[in-house]
Amino acid sequence: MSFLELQDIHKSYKMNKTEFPVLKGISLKFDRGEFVSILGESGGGKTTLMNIIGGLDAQYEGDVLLNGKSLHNASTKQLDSYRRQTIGFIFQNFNLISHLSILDNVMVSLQMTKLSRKEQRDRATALLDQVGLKEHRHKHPNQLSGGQKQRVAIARALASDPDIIIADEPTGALDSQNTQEILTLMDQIAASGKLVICVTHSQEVADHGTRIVHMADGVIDQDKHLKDPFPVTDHAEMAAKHLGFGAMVKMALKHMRYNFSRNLLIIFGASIGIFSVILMLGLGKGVKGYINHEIYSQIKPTAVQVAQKTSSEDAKKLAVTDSDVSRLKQLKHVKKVQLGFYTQGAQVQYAGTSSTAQIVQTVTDQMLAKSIKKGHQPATGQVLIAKGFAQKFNKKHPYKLIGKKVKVSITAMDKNHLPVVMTKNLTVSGVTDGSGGQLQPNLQTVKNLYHGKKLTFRANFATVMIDSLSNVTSVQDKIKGLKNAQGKARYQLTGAGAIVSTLNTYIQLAFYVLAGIAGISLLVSAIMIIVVLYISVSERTKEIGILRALGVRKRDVKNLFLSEAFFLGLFSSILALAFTELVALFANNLATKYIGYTIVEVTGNYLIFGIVVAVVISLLAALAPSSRAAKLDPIEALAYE
Ligand SMILES: Nc1ncnc2c1ncn2[C@@H]1O[C@H](COP(=O)(O)OP(=O)(O)OP(=O)(O)O)[C@@H](O)[C@H]1O
Repeated sequence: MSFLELQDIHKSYKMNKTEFPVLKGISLKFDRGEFVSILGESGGGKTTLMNIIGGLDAQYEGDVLLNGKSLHNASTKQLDSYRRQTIGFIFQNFNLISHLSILDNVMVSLQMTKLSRKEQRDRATALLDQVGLKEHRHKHPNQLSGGQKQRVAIARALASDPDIIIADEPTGALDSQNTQEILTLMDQIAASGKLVICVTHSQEVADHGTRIVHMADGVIDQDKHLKDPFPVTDHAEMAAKHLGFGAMVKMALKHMRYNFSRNLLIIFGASIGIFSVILMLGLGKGVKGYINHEIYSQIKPTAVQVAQKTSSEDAKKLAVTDSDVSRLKQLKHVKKVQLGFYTQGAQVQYAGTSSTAQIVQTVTDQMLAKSIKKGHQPATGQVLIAKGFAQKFNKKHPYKLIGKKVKVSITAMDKNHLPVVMTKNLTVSGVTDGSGGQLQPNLQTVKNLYHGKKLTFRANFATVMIDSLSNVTSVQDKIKGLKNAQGKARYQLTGAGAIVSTLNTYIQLAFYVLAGIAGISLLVSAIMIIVVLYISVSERTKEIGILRALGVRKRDVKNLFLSEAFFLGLFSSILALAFTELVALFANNLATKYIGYTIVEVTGNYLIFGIVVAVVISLLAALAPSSRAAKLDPIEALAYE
């Protein structure tokens, strides 16, 4: 049984439904130790035959038997492993991978063997030594002469110790001196017991081998044995595997480094999109925090003011009663409920001056101690007065009003809806910043005013104290959710606290919109990555062909591009994070100086979000180009100019 046997191979190319037969029944037998030259006219089908023998082309009729085993029905995967293990290719135009060093070019084949990393390096170095290029191993292909490049290709073809070396015009691009050197090397390969099949136009090359096969018009018209084949010694096959994940990632990184300046620009461009999104989120959080801080520095954040939900002005309908208090008290996380009274327009007279206080509101626990600028909380018969209002009576020294009696008149309605003016002299107990209204008596003082005129006093709001800040929103929601007998909302939230959540929603919304706009630049980044990867696939079509010829699987080619996209995303996000931190530092320094608050709040979550978004977008962008790369036909890719 021959080592390699071709049985009646037919192959046609279809062009516009017309078939062009190229191989018209080729039957040949080859053995190891042979150095076979295939001669024939140009366009006679030699390369076509080599592609079939090399497992690059599976579209033919007839069969190829390796050690008696048919290749014809082999799957793509089996053909990949056949090329990896059994075939070594040497091409006329060398087909080295330009962004890899000489050593790494040889290593690509070795990375698909089960040798350890050190054994791979040692073998690659030894092979480069064998072809006389050990000293040049760290150079890139474009730093070598043609002859040197072909010697690298020979070292690479030998790397995985394949049994068959297919050389397609290996000396076609070389001068006579280099041709001689390459022929000597190929002689040595055949002498080591391998089968060397060499397509050539040169009689000089053909005469060098052990056998000449001549093709004409798609058939073999001459098969001449010049010498005996070299003796074959059995050797253990080098165990093969597919390209490891680590090796592929390294290859991706090497390519990125080779095109450093271009990749740096892409990374920079993509990082701007990610940076804007993270910054907008951080700014949103910061501004929200700042506004809340400002509001809550005026009022207690855990206190919520509740009033009846009605548009009526009728004191009866507005009344908040003991039953409301007990209803509110029953809610979880409510610590205390305090009744309060609020009215507009009280007349205040002092030392011959009269002025109207717009807002009169009883003091509650919601009031912050710091709101009282001078003086103390009002006891019954006393009142707190806002500084601005106090200035109406004593412009220069508003605090001098403390301890003085002011005449306060509040108008209420009696049973018949007729106005009744209630007047009382109240002692000013202190001066406030005005956050709770112009005039603030305690509840009992107001009750006494009503009782003095035999009117019924009705509280018109309640202050609900909540146990902790984290429960405020849920309690607010529960209060808003309480229904009356008609199934309508019973209460509404009033006071500054009520607008906080609405305000927060608006701020949040505004920054989501801004982050959305920033997202558009992220989209532009993604499109840029898609374009770059498409260009990269086109640029590297030949490299893909080379990798596939070396036995790299489709999946690995796809992963190679995906890895590059992953790194583009990762590096972009890292750069974006650095930008964000820098801008945040700068903005916060300024903000702290002017408003005493850090305005950009970039949390760890936003940073993680930035990285994840960048990587996911890059990977999504890479899906189509990398699939295109994986689907490329290896023969077409190799022929790509
Ligand atoms: N993909 C293809 N589609 C259509 N025709 C093709 C294709 N590849 C090769 N051919 C044709 O098949 C014939 C054989 O081509 P092949 O490259 O095998 O010849 P060759 O003997 O290697 O030629 P040369 O010595 O010039 O390299 C040619 O006529 C070529 O035009």
